[in-house]
Amino acid sequence: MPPDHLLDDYVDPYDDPAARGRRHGPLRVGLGGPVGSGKTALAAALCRTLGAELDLAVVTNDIYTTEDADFLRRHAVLPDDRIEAVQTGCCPHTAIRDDITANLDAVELLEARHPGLELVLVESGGDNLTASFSYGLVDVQVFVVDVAGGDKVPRKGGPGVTASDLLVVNKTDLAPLVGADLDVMRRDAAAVRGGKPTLLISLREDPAATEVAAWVRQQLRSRAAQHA
Ligand SMILES: Nc1nc2c(ncn2[C@@H]2O[C@H](COP(=O)(O)OP(=O)(O)OP(=O)(O)O)[C@@H](O)[C@H]2O)c(=O)[nH]1
Repeated sequence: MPPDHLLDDYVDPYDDPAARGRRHGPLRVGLGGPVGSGKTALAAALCRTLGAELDLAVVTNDIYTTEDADFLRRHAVLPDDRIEAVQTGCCPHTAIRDDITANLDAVELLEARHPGLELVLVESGGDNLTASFSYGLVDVQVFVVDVAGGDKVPRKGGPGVTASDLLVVNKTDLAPLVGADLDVMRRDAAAVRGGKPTLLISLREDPAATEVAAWVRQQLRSRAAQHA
C-alpha cells in the first residue's frame, strides 16, 4: 500500500477503466464513510424506498460482529436471505479495496440465491477519510460523512470525499447544534469534487433518503443505456 499522503493517486489493481460500467448482473453500489456517519441508516432507507420496485440485496461489513446486518434484519428492511454479513477482522478498507475476496463471495452468493437481482448495496465498515472501494467490487461508490464532526470535513479531502461518485453529507438536522455551516460544506465539497454530485441530507428528517434513491435510479438508467 502507498503511504496515506499518496492515496489520492492510488491505482486500484482490480480496476479496468475500459471495463468499468460494462459488468453484467446487478448494479453494485458501495456505501463508505467514517464510523457513525449514517451508512447503515442510509442502507436501511434505500432498502425501504427501493425494495418494492427493485430486486435488491445488501452486504454489510463489520470488523468483529455482524451488528449492521443484525440491525437491518431486526428492522426487517429486506427478507433475511437478502442480507449477507462480512466480518473483516481487519481495517474495513482492506476488505473493500485491497483484498475484496470475502465481499465478492458475499455478492456472488446473493446473485446465486436471487438470479434476478438488480441492485446490491455493499456497506463498508466505518473507516476514515482515506477509505475507498475497489471498482473490482462495486460499480459506483457513495461516501457518507456527517455534520457532527464540524463543517471542516469536506475541506480535508481524501479519496472518499474527492473521488466518490456521490458525496452524502448526512445529519443536517444537527448543524445548528454543532455550529456547522452547511453552505461552507457545500462550497468546500464542490471545490474538490470536480463537478461530481454532493447531497446534503438528514435521514432523521427524510427517512426515505429520497434524493439518494433518485441518484441510484439514475445510475441504473445510465447502466441500462450503456448495455442497450
Ligand atoms: N440526528 C441524526 N442522527 C442520525 C441521522 N442518520 C443517522 N443517525 C444516527 O446516527 C447513528 C449512527 O448511524 P449508523 O447508520 O449506525 O452509522 P454507520 O455509519 O452505519 O456506523 P458504523 O457502521 O458504526 O460505521 C445512529 O444512532 C443513527 O440513528 C440523521 O440524519 N440525523
